[in-house]
Amino acid sequence: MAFPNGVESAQELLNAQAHVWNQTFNYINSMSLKCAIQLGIPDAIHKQGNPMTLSQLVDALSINKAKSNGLFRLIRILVHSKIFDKVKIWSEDKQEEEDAYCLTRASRLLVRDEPLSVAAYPVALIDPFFVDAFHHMSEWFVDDHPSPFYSKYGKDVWEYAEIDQNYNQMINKAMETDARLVSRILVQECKHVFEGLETMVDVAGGTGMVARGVAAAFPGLKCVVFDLPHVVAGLEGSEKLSFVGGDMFDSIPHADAVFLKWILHDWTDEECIAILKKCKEAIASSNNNGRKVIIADMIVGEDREEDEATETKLLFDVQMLALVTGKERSMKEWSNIFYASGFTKYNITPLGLRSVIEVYP
Ligand SMILES: C[S@@+](CC[C@H](N)C(=O)[O-])C[C@H]1O[C@@H](n2cnc3c(N)ncnc32)[C@H](O)[C@@H]1O
Ligand SMILES: O=c1cc(-c2ccc(O)cc2)oc2c(O)c(O)ccc12
Repeated sequence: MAFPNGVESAQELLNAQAHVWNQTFNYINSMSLKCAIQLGIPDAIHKQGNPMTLSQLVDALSINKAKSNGLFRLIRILVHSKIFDKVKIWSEDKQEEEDAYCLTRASRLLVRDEPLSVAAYPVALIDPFFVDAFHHMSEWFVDDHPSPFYSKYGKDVWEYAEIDQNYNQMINKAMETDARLVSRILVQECKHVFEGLETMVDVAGGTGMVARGVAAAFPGLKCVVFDLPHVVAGLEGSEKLSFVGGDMFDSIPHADAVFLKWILHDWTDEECIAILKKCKEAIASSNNNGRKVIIADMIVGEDREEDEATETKLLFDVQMLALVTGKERSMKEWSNIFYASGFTKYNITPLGLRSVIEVYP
């Protein structure tokens, strides 16, 4: 039997199969991450305060001792994916060096009582409910539904959140972890974006984690969190923070600035232009010279990016394809929708995988 076209040797054939296997089983990295969080491995290592041996982890996590080797194999793949680190420690009992496991910067963020913990995010996003939409991607390519999520559930993600409180809670809690972390970075690295503003509306601001952090950091700034009524229902504001329910496609509360984090990448170009035109109306009556729209989203296709950053952005883009009607955009794509919405100029501040884009009328 001849080799496939382009495959010249047995080694090339084996390498090609190995790559297919790698891409087939990549999801096990996600499942292993979820399992580690659910077992509380990051929390146990954090509580210990030192690297932990396998037997110490088995005891601390009340793992069935017959499954110790399973825990070893789980942690082995998570060391490979740089979620945990492996070091050597001296064992007084064994009078020899022994492997021990410690946290990395990534797994420090998976400790549940870490103020900036993101543990809820992977657990939610790897929930079967979310993952099931991906099993409908091929079906979606030939049907007329707006997203694979819709092909699976017959509703879009926000309509579903309105009728299923558990789901609404799960996705909002997951989003909050990112909002809290980004808020912490924004007030430190993006002071120039918010200085001089007196009022800002965080459009589709969820439960208000970003607005809370920004309002607290800028004394002269009052924030409104604007989101769908079921999202803001019952949320308590403060003297500098208030919640308003509504539909951003209908109207947006007026302010010096509109903040849009993880919003426009949820929507088509046409929907983005509609949202941005409403944002332009919302800032039109401001007499603040710095009136603008502030977007926090990804810019794909950036040069000189680390491979993992590029892969993560492209994975995020396919997540948008699976869940909503949006996409991650290149700078050209962003500028096209800015100008089509009547904005004339923009300024970019990189923020890790995302960027803060200030767009001016
Ligand atoms: C991905 S979340 C982003 C939340 C928040 N900006 C953040 O970054 O954490 C998208 C948000 O858009 C809100 N949303 C969806 N459709 C909306 C609409 N028509 N008007 C206002 N908010 C909407 C959802 O309720 C959800 O809170
Ligand atoms: O990370 C997410 C996840 C979602 C999401 C996943 C599953 C659902 O049923 C609803 C929403 O949505 C996101 C999103 O809209 C966004 O702008 C950024 C991130 C995510």
